[in-house]
Amino acid sequence: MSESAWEKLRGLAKPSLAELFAGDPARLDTLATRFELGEDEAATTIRFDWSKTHLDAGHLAAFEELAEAMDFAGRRKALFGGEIVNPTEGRAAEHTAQRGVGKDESVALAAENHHRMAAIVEAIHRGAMGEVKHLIHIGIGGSALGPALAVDALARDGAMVDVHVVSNIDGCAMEEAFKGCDPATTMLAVASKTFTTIETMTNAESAIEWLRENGVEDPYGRVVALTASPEKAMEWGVDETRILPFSESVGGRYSLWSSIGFPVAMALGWPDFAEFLAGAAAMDEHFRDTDGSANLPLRAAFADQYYTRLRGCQTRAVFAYDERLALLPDYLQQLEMESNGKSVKADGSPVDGPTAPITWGGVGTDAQHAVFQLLHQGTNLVPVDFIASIAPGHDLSLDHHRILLSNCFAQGAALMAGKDSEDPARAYPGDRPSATILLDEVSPATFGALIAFHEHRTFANAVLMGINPFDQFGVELGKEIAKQIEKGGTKFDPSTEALLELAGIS
Ligand SMILES: O=P(O)(O)OC[C@H]1O[C@H](O)[C@H](O)[C@@H](O)[C@@H]1O
Repeated sequence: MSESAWEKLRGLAKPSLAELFAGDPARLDTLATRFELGEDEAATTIRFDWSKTHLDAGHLAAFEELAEAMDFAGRRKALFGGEIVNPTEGRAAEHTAQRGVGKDESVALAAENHHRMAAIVEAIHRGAMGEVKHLIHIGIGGSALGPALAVDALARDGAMVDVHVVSNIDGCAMEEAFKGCDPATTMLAVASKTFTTIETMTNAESAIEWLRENGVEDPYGRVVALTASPEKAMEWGVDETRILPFSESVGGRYSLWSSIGFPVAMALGWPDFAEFLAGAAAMDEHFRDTDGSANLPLRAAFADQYYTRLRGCQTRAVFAYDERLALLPDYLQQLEMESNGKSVKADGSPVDGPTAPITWGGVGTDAQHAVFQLLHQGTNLVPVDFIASIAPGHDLSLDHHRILLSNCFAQGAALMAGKDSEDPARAYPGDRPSATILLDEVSPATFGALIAFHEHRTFANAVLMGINPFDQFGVELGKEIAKQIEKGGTKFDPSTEALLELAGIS
């Protein structure tokens, strides 16, 4: 049945963006939607403008058929119902329950964990662990990218503690954090869902050592553990009272909402963290309750599928025209590529076409002066997302923000319009797609909704392709081989052997 929807999709005409706008005066109304965070007139909004993509009424209808053929409504119900949606690991994926939307028992458990987390955050703010000026958050992958992004996005001004996120096993990363912290007023957050990840545990040991060497008598007493494996954190030496657990059914790259968000709550204070959760919950409800292409994450997934499967695009780019969201492309890389970079469907059979494109991007306007040449004139068609905020994040002259936003909107217009020239080197083909997400402001609530939008977009893409977005076995083999190298005694290929010898490891 999905094959016939794809056949229909492949058979549809592909008008240019200019033709699409000329042929449909209501295009903007259909494809640029105001998402409201709250009920009243003054509610904060996010505009999701997908009008500069090649979606038209025919494609939307055919993609809706595909969604039906792939049982999108059933898969979505299973997600929110806390059913097993990750069959290879036999798990549910209950990140939405962290925001209060999901199966009753899971929502209640998440609320209980949050209650405890809030109490601990507030107690530390009040001095329960002595003076805390610095927080070194140690984690990697899903236990680091979200906290780093959220702290950078929301806590640039007036952070209640100075947060350093350290992920890399390269000691240079940890040393950099030590340089910025006074050991006497530093606490550690060790963040690991499994509490076994080699990078995190090695970094945590080094941080404990650093505290000890610098006169902190009980360094383990300066640690808060954020984990779904509390018994492992206890074995490692963290007192039960300072372990903030979360449920096994929250995936690593979906865990920012759980206790993994501890440094965000420490930097912002609990009320703002609660707003962040509420913003995400508003997007959850929209995603859960809206049918068809009015559903914003689903609509975005339709466009994603259009470009990957019907136009052969191998990458998609995200440019944040906001310095505060500079880490968003890194975060989305894990979310999208670790979730949907698969070659088999949920039932183990081979996929029917390309899966996740490579997500890449950067920050505007910097990227304009570095990589936009390829977007405008290169041979790759790259769908682009622009993300910006109407309110600036600084107190400098408004010229800065006017120029920033003018550039952002100019790039979308230029990609679409193109420009003729007698000189081929100076011609722009145009008809290049982009979507624009325009926030009223970067606030905890809009930021929460923005991240939840991307989580659901990723899920919707997975459903349309029939794959399981919640496992990540592809990261295991390299880890296993690294362990074998550490252990010694295994013979590898000649190239690897030579590298090991040169580095003095074998
Ligand atoms: O939180 P942890 O258990 O330490 O895992 C950290 C990360 O490592 C793994 O390799 C996975 O690929 C990631 O999805 C995960 O977020």
